Amino acid sequence: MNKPSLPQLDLSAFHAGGAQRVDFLRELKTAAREVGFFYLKGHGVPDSLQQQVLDVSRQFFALPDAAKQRVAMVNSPHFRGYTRAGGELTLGQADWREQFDVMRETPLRRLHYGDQPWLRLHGPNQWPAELPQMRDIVLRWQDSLTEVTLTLLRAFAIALEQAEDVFDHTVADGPFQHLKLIRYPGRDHTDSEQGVGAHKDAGYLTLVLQGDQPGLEVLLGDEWVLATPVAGTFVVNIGELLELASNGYLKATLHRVVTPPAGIDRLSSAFFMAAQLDANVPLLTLPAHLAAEARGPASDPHNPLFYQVGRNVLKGRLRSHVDVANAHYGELEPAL
Ligand SMILES: O=C(O)CCC(=O)C(=O)O
Ligand SMILES: [Fe+2]
Repeated sequence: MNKPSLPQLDLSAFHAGGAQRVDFLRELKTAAREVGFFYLKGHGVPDSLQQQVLDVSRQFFALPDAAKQRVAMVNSPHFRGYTRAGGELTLGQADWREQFDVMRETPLRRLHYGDQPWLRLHGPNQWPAELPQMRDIVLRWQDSLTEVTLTLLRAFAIALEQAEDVFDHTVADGPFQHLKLIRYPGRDHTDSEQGVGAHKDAGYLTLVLQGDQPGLEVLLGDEWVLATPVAGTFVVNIGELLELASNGYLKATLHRVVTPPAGIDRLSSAFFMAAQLDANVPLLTLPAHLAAEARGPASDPHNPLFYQVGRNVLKGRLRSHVDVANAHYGELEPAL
C-alpha cells in the first residue's frame, strides 16, 4: 500500500481564474477538510527571499550564546526574541528547538490600568546588533507571507460559499502576525525526541518553510506522516480559528517535529496568522449542504478556546513561555 502523503496545491491556479480557479477551490476545500495540511506552490514569494531567510537564520543561530541572550524573549512583555532549546513548553513538556520570534513591528504603547492584558502583545521586536540586515529581511518575509495568507483566506471564503470578503473585518486593522525562525539541534545534543510536541496551531492559517531536512509529521488517522520538504513550497495548515469559524467543517490537525539524527540540524520558519487581537472569531453561516457536514470544533478540556482573539492568543503565549509569563504577567489569573 502507498504511504499516505499530503496534497499539493498551486496558488497560481486561483489567480488564473476560470476553470483552473474552480478546480483549485475544490481541491482546497477537500484538502482543508480531510487532511488539514497541504503543500502550496505558485505562491509568488521569490526563491531568493526564501534563501535569504534561511541564510540569516543560520547566521543568527550561529551567534555566540551571549549575543542571542541579549535579545532573549524574557526581556520582552510582547513575546518577541530568542528562546533557547528547552525553553518552550508544549503540553508541559520542553521542546528541543531554539527559536527567534517576531510579530508585527509596532511602537511601544502606553497602557492604562484596567486595559485588556492582551494589549501588551503589541509592541516592538528585538533585533540582534550583530546582524543589521536581519530586520529588513525578516519583516519583508513576514509581509510576503501575510499577503499569501490573506489570499488563502479569501479563497477559503469562496470555497465555503461565503462572500469573498467575509473575513475582512477581522483583519482590516492588520491581522495578528507571528513569525518564528527555528533551529532543531540533532540527537547528539539531546536525548529528547520532541523537537516540538504534538499540537494544533491557534490562528487562522500557518505557512511553514522547511529547509532541506525533514522532521515535520502530521497525524492522519492514527498514523504520523512525514511532510518531506518539497523545494519551493510552503506547508500550509489550518489553525483553530478557522476550524471554529467553520464550525469544524475545516480541520485543525495535530502535528509535531521529531528531533533530527545526530550530526544534523533542521531549520524552518513558521508563520502564524490570526485575526486582529480585538476581533471575535466570526461564525460563518454555512449553506445547508456544508453545514450538514460540519463536525463542530474539536474540544479539548486541557485547552479551552476563547472566541475573543486577543484572549486566545495570550493564553497560548503564556502557556508556551512560562518565563515571560512570570516576568511580565505574574498578576494574571492562571486561568487566562
Ligand atoms: O518547524 C516546523 O516544521 C513546524 C513547527 C510548528 O509546527 C510550530 O511551530 O507550530
Ligand atoms: Fe505548529
